[in-house]
Amino acid sequence: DCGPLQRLKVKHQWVQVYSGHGYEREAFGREVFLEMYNQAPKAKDLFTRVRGENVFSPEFGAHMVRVLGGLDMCIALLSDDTVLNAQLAHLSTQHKDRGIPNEYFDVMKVALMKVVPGHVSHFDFDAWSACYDVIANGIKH
Ligand code: HEM
Repeated sequence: DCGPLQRLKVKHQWVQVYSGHGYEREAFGREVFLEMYNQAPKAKDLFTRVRGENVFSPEFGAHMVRVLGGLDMCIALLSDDTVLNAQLAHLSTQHKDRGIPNEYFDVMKVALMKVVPGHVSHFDFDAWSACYDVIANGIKH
């Protein structure tokens, strides 16, 4: 499960993914979104406002920075349940208002579980799987 040790592990590995330069973060984000589009081509339609059809556009770059920043905050808060839950409730409202189907959070999980291992050493699959679920279940509505 996503216990204290798993939470520490995910935080530690996320730092390896996310602590690079801005361009590395965006490259990581593009990999994740392209992997989501691969699995669920219709997901692209949700991102027309931010030009999701072109993952190299500045508009989509800014979107990825917002999403990854949100994910970064959630992972950092894995060791602070009270604040984590407040953040998840906020994200939940934002996604509910935009009509994002819950299934897409499972698509994102598969994408992250495919892409993150290429950016960390000794990817802890079980810890990521369980702790991603804590985050996604808090955002699903
Ligand atoms: C752990 C998973 C996720 C996190 C942390 C997250 C985080 C965020 C954040 C921080 C924003 C920006 C909110 C704002 O400033 O207005 C956002 C917007 C959005 N998210 Fe997510 N998100 C997640 C998963 C998803 C998934 C799975 C989908 C659908 C495939 C999705 C679809 C959207 C859409 C459509 C927007 C609005 C884009 C726009 O500005 O037009 N998100 N998300």
